[in-house]
Amino acid sequence: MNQEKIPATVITGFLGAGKTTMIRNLLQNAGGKKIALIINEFGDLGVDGDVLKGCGAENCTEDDIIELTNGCICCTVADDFIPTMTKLLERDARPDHIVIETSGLALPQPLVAAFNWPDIRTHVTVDGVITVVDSAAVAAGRFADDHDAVEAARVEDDSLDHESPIEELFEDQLTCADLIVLNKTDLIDIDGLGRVRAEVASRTSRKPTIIEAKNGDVPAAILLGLGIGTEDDIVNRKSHHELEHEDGTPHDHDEFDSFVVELGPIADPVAFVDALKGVIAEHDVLRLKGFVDVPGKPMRLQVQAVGSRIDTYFDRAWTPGEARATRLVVIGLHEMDETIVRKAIEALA
Ligand SMILES: Nc1nc2c(ncn2[C@@H]2O[C@H](COP(=O)(O)OP(=O)(O)OP(=O)(O)O)[C@@H](O)[C@H]2O)c(=O)[nH]1
Repeated sequence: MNQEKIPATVITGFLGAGKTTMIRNLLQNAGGKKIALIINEFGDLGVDGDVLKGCGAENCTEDDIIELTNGCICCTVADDFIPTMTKLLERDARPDHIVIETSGLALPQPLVAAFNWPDIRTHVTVDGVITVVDSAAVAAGRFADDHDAVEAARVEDDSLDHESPIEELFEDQLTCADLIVLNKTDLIDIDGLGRVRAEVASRTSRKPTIIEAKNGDVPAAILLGLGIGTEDDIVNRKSHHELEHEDGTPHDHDEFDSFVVELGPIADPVAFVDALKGVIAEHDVLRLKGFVDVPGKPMRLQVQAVGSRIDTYFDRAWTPGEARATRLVVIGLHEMDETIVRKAIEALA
C-alpha cells in the first residue's frame, strides 16, 4: 500500500468569489490526476455540487464528489468533515489529490486544524490553502468596514465595536492563504486591479503569493502541488475569533442567514432577473443562486447573483422524472428580513 500522504487543497473565498468556477476549470485541466472533491455550501440548495457533477470530468466522477450540507464546514469538523475524510480514505481506489471547497462563509482555520487529528494526519496533508477573491467586489468597497447594514446595526448597538462580519471573514480567509487568486479581473481596469492587489496584501500580515485570473482559469499545475503542509503552520494564521477568544470559545455564523424560495414557472426570465436586481439591491442580499423553470424550454436556467450582478444561462436539460421548479437560495446578513425579501421575490413570479 502506498504510504505517502495524499495532498489536499483547501479552496476558500467569500460568497460568489468564483470558487466553483475555478474548480470546474481545474477538473478539466488536471490531466490524469484522480481528484476527490468535498464541497461545502451555505444554504439548503446544493447548487455548487450540482454544477460540478454536471461538468462530466472523467478524473472526478459523481462518486468522487461529496457534498457536506450540514452547515459551514468549519463548524462541523468533528461531526461531518472527519467522518467524511475517514470514509474517503477507506476507499479501495485512493484519490491522487483531494480538493475541498469551503462555503463562502467558512473560516478555513478550523478546517486546516482538523488535518492535525491523528486519523487524518497520518494519511493526508494540506497541500495549500487557496483563497479566491472577487476583485470587482473589493474594488467596489464590499469588504471595507462601511457596509451599510452593519453600520446601521452598530448605531443601534454600540457593543458591536469590532469590524463588520464580512470584513472579518474576508481577512480571516486571506490570513489563512498560501495562494491568493484575484479573480474577475475582466470586471475592473488595470489601475483598479493594482489597488485591489495592494488592499488584499494589506489585509494579511503574511506574504502569500498573489496571482490574477479571469473565470478562475488557472492551470492545475499552479493550483495543485504547492506542497506547503499548511497544518503545521496554523499558529501563524489565527482568525479574528481565535485571537479574541483564546479560551477556545467556539465561533458561529449568527451574522448570516439563508433561506430557499420556491416558485412556479417564470414565463419572462429577462423581466424576472431585471426585477430581481432591484430586490437584491434594496434588501442588501449578498448572494442568490439557483435554477429557474422557464415554460416551453427543455433546459433549466441557472441564476447566479453576487451582489446586484446577475449571470444567467441554460445549464442542462431537466431530466425525465425531475420536478421542474424554480428554486433560489438567498443569503444575506442576519438583519435581512426573510419575510419581506421572500414576499418581494414571490411577487415577481
Ligand atoms: N465576470 C466574471 N464572472 C465570474 C468570474 N468568475 C466567476 N464568475 C461568476 O461569478 C458567479 C459566482 O461564481 P461561483 O464560482 O459560483 O462562486 P463561488 O465562490 O463558488 O460562490 P459560493 O459557493 O456561493 O460562495 C457566477 O455567476 C460565475 O459565472 C470572473 O472571473 N469574471
